[in-house]
Amino acid sequence: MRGNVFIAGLGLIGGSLAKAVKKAHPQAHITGFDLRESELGLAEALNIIDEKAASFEAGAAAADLIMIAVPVLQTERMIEHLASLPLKEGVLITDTGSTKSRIMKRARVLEDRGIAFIGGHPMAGSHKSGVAASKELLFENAFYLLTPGGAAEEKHVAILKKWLEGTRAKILEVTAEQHDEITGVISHFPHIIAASLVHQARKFNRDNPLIERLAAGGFRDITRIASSNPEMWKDISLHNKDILLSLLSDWRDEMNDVLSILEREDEEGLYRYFDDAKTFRDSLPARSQGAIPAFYELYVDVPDYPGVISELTGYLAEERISITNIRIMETRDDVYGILVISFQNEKDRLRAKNCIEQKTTYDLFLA
Ligand SMILES: NC(=O)C1=CN([C@@H]2O[C@H](COP(=O)(O)OP(=O)(O)OC[C@H]3O[C@@H](n4cnc5c(N)ncnc54)[C@H](O)[C@@H]3O)[C@@H](O)[C@H]2O)C=CC1
Ligand SMILES: O=C(O)C(=O)Cc1ccc(O)cc1
Repeated sequence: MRGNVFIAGLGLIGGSLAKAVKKAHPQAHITGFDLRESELGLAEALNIIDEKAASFEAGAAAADLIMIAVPVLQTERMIEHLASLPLKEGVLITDTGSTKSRIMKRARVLEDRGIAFIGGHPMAGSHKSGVAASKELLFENAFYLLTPGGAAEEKHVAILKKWLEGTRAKILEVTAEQHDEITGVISHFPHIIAASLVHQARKFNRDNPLIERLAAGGFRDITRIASSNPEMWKDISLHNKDILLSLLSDWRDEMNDVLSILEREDEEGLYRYFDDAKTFRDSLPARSQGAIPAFYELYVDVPDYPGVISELTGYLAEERISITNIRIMETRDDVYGILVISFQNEKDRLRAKNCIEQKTTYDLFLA
């Protein structure tokens, strides 16, 4: 498609969207704006955008499509501001915020002017932020939820879906309320719990510093999302406050149940608690992208000799397989260690497995 696309907020999500839009629509002209001159300059230097907007107002005025990709409290302010600006006839506005109810309420000021606003949430990302971490295929196979506002007709949704084709995401329409409840349960609440687990470990670590060393493996994995951007999660939590308060209250009841099962040494109850959780978790789709990205990890049982990591990464480099992370599980003190290599997607993980199987005799297993 042709047209002027204006992206306000050139961080991880704005930058990734710019890349995906450009890939599918090379004729589009992408203008960018960010409060931080450093991000804007980097986006231009890396050719992620075609041009820096002279100002937010100028970028908005010339746009056929406006994509807001800033933290959710800022998104509300930006929507208010847009409603007071002269905009092109037929302009389409969308956002990428992780919450939807408050944003859709705020967007009524646009509807009042007959401007089509479609809430959007690409449900993939990372704990990293900033344009340097942006990726063209960040949203590949992820769900991309849309919440069309009152002035958005079917034709507007169809146009937005076309603009978003390069994301290769699975686009679904939901109501803002459905959205906030679902993401509250599977994304926002887990961020609070991950942070609370880390706080607990930190507290105990003061008296028992061995915790820090032993927490390297599984604990680090299940609390990975506690390394997310605190500013962004502060805003998301405030926006989805009601749902989160209700989930916290349910959780408190559930923890009281666990406390009582354990106090009573109720073997049957404890078994059921873990087994029910295992059954539901095992039934979840393993490798489609959810709100919290899956790990595409390969475990390699390697002998502990100098150079073993460069040997393996060398084989992968020869086959041009990119890795996103590499670490040694430090839980074993014997001569063997487990090398954990992470990949961007399942295809790369399987290619790596074949490659290492062909070139070595090391035992491999998938997580
Ligand atoms: N990080 C993630 O994994 C995901 C984030 N989101 C949502 O996408 C939005 C953007 O998040 P990220 O790209 O991760 O954040 P980020 O921190 O990487 O980028 C946000 C950018 O917005 C800029 N900004 C902030 N206020 C601004 C304003 N008033 N005017 C212009 N620029 C402004 C910042 O300077 C920054 O460069 C947020 O609403 C977030 O909830 C949605 C899906 C995933
Ligand atoms: O890996 C992480 O930190 C995530 O949980 C990614 C993420 C962050 C925010 C969203 O609205 C959706 C996905």
